Amino acid sequence: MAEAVKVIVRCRPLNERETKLNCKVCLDLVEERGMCYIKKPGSQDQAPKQFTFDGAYYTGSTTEQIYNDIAYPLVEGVVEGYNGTVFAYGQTGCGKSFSMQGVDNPSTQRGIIPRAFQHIFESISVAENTKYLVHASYLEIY
Ligand SMILES: Nc1ncnc2c1ncn2[C@@H]1O[C@H](COP(=O)(O)OP(=O)(O)OP(=O)(O)O)[C@@H](O)[C@H]1O
Repeated sequence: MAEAVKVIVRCRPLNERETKLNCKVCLDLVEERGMCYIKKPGSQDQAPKQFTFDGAYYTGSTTEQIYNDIAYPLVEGVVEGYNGTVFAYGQTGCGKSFSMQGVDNPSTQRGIIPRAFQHIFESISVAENTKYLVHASYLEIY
């Protein structure tokens, strides 16, 4: 049986400010194994700290990919009457809004929220003999 809770990590590219400051990426991901390694910049002798997740998405990943892997099966369950939650957690500027609300262009980076809405309403539009009630609320915790 699939796990009830899945935790994935997404790494965003360095932004303009970080690039100008000559910041270095201190993270390595092995996407196919959900592994994440954090290395201390400049330290050769210290082994990187290692973490394992249900999914690991590096800087080139798209929200489309993440939606299909993680959110799609969850929303399918919701349409069948199960509860589901997608929760974005991380420090300021790490990419929560980018993943959840997303951007229209490129369309591969459209967010999880608009994708879920489209998915739900498309499923409802083709469902037969079932009446759905959709209730929406929005909460951002600071
Ligand atoms: N995967 C990504 N690829 C490209 N740009 C990204 C990615 N993730 C985030 N960014 C960019 O990084 C910046 C910060 O991202 P975002 O606003 O989503 O962070 P946040 O976690 O929601 O921050 P806050 O908690 O302060 O609201 C934005 O300019 C966003 O476009």
